[in-house]
Amino acid sequence: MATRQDIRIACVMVGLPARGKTYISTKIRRYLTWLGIKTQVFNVGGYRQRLAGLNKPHTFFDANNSDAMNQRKEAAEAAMKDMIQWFEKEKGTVAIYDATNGTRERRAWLRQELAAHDIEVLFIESLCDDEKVILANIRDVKLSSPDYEGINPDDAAKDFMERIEHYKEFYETLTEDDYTYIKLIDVGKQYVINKVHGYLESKIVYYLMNLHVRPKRIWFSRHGESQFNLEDKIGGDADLSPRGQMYADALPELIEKHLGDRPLTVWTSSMKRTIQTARHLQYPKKHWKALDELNTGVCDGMTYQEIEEQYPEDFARRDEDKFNYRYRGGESYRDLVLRLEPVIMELERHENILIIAHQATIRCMYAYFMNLEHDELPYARIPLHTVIELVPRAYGCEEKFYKVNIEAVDTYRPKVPPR
Ligand SMILES: O=c1[nH]cnc2c1c(-c1ccc(Br)cc1)cn2-c1ccccc1
Ligand SMILES: O=P(O)(O)OC[C@H]1O[C@](O)(CO)[C@@H](O)[C@@H]1O
Repeated sequence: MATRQDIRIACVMVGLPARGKTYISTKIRRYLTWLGIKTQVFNVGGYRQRLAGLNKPHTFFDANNSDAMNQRKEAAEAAMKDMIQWFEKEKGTVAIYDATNGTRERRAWLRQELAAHDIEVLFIESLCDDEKVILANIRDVKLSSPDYEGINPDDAAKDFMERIEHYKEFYETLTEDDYTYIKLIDVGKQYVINKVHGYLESKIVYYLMNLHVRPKRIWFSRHGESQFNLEDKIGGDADLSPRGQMYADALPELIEKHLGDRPLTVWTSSMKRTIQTARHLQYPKKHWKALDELNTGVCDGMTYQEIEEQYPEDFARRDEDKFNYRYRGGESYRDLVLRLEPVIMELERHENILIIAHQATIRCMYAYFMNLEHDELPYARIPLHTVIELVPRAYGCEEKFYKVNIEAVDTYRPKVPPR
């Protein structure tokens, strides 16, 4: 029985062009990587572009074009080879094979090759006939692809629609009921789940069932400056300082200015300083213990200077590997990521939302949306008296920082160079 660390899964995407396969691939990769699961996307389109060149007209995708078909098969084989090498050399856990994979023959070849290397296969098919979503996809991601550089957008969209027609001729939807698969129908209107088993496959399926593409904005703000911030003390459950209360007073106007009268949900931690910061906000509120600040164990209520004096070796070790360092009787940033996973899952389900939390907990959530590496996560700049706005775009997030003109201490500690 393979234990979890030996499990290797290939998520094989299935779907016509412009059905969000790369969107889904990049989201799964970002989510699993954030959780600490080694994940990589293998995009066959990219291999085709490197092998056969860019700006291919739709005739290149005509299945009767035997020369082009050979080049496309060559690209699929090269991507498969790299994927298997990655599992073996990089000790990967989840690979995502991002291509149309629209025929039974292609899927059988993939499944056979992967089974021969003891790699489980989860097919993920996206079925979507909603013209609006498809056109949004083409506009958002296709027209900016290297294939259409310098081409008039209307001609490009028309050419892409003809490319899709060529694929439709030979497309066979997933009906292999002995395969493990999930069908995503019309962006989450319906799911068909077949023979999904195991912890990791179920986690991936559950994540996909929480995604949507409705427009949304996510705001993050730390609590206003607290008494402990003024004394350079960490942890605790202190009240706001006078300047922190002024920030709480100013927050509603800033939010209304950017949100208008659209609905908003406000989440705070269970600590006084975030609840006090949200006091004047007239929106539904939810207090999450999971949003509470990093637990600093025996160092709670101490200043960094006192920690350096009392626990010099811990203090030095923390900066050597800040993501994995766990306070005595407390938490590490890695522990925080796992504690925050249910919050991230709920965030994916929501639309407009304001989260009032803490320096370390916001760093972890910000890193999920902005695809930060684990070693840069604990050094993300999340200043006091600043609202961070994230707008999810096709494959990433647009960010804006709104600084409120009320002074506050700077709690940022840069990485100390190793002595
Ligand atoms: O089903 C689609 N059809 C066309 N497009 C699509 C999708 C999805 C999608 C599909 C399933 C799930 Br669970 C979540 C999103 C995302 N997108 C997308 C739209 C715009 C830009 C980039 C990607
Ligand atoms: O990981 P860092 O940089 O010490 O930041 C986390 C610290 O930030 C604070 O929220 C404010 O200093 C502390 O309560 C917490 O321990």
